Amino acid sequence: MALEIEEEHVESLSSMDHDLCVKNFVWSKEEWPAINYDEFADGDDIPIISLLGILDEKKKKSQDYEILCQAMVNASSNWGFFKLVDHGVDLKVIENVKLRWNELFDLPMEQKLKGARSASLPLGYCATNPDYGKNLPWAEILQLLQSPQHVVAFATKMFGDQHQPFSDAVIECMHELDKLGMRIFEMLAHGLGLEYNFFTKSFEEKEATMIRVNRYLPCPLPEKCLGLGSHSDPHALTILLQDHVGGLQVLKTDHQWVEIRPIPNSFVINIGDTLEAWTNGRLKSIVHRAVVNKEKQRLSAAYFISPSSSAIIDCPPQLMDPNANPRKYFPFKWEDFKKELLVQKIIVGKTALNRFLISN
Ligand SMILES: O=C(O)CCC(=O)C(=O)O
Ligand SMILES: [Fe+2]
Repeated sequence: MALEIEEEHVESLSSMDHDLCVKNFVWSKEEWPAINYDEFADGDDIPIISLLGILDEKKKKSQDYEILCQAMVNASSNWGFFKLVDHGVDLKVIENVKLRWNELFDLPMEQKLKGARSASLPLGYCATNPDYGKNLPWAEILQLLQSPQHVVAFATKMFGDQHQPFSDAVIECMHELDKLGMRIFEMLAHGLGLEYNFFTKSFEEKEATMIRVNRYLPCPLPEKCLGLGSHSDPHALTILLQDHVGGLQVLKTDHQWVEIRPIPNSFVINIGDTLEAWTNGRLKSIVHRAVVNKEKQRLSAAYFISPSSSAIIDCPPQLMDPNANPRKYFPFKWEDFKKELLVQKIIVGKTALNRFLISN
C-alpha cells in the first residue's frame, strides 16, 4: 500500500522539468518526522506575550512595559520563540492578505508559473524547492521582497492590469508587520538594557526584508515528507502568520521536536541568526521545521526582517564579558553575510554565520 502511494503522481507540485511522484518527496530517513498528526494537539509551552495595554507610545514609561520587555528577552533567550497576541495589527489586513494568497495558490499551475522564480534568484512563485536537492519540500512557496515596486512587478506578471487587490493587500500587510517588527526590536533592546533604537536604527533600508508564503497541501505520506526541513532563519527576526491548522515544530535543547499550536489571531515570533550574533548568543536562533498532514492544507507566511546592507552587526559591550561571555563573532557588515546566504542557497545549520565565528 505504502509503495502504491509512493508511485502516485503529484500534479499540484509538478512545475519543474519533469513530473513528480510522491516518492520524489520522501526525505532521507534521518529526517523523517514520523508524526502522528493526532498527537499534534499535545501541549506546547512556549511563552505567550500580550501587548495589550502597552501599544500606546505613552506607555513606554510604565511598569507593564518594563515587565513585558523583560518577558520578551527571557522568551528569546530560553526558547528563541514566543507567541504574540493583542499585537495591534489590524486583523482585517491579515485576513485579507490570507485570502489573496490562497486565491493565488488556487490558480492553475500554468498561470502561477507566469510569476515563477528564476534559477538564480529565489523570488516569485515556486512549486516545491529544487534547491533542497533530494529532499524536496512538500510546499508551494511565494517569496517577495518588502519593496512595493517589487510586489507590483510580480503581481502584474501574474494578474496583468487586475493586480491591484493582490498588490495592495501584500504591501499593506508587510507595512504592518514591519511596524510591529520595529516595536519588537525596541522592546528587545530595552529589555537588554540598550537604547530603544539600538537595533531599529540599522533597519532604515529594507532591501533584503521579505516575506515567504508557504502553502502545504494535504500529503499522502506525512511521516516521510516535510513541508520545510529543519533550519534556523538567517535574518534578524521572523514574524510568522498562519491559519489554524498547525505544523510548525521547534527543536528543544534535549533534541525533542515540540509542536507549536496556533492561537487564533496571533503571530509566532522567532529570533534569527543575525540577532543571535548581534547579542553574542544572548538571544537564540532556534532550529525549526514544518510538518504536513494527510487531511488538511495549511498556509503560513514568514516575514523575515533584515538590517540594511550597510549595517554593521557588532555586539555591544554591555552584552559581553571578557571572562564569562567573551565575544563570539567578528563584527560584520550585513551585506557580507547576505552574500554568504546567496552562495549557499539552502540554509544548512548556521553555516553562513559560522564564517564570522571567532574560533577559540
Ligand atoms: O510553516 C511554518 O510554520 C514554518 C515556516 C518557516 O519556518 C519559514 O518559512 O522559514
Ligand atoms: Fe523558518
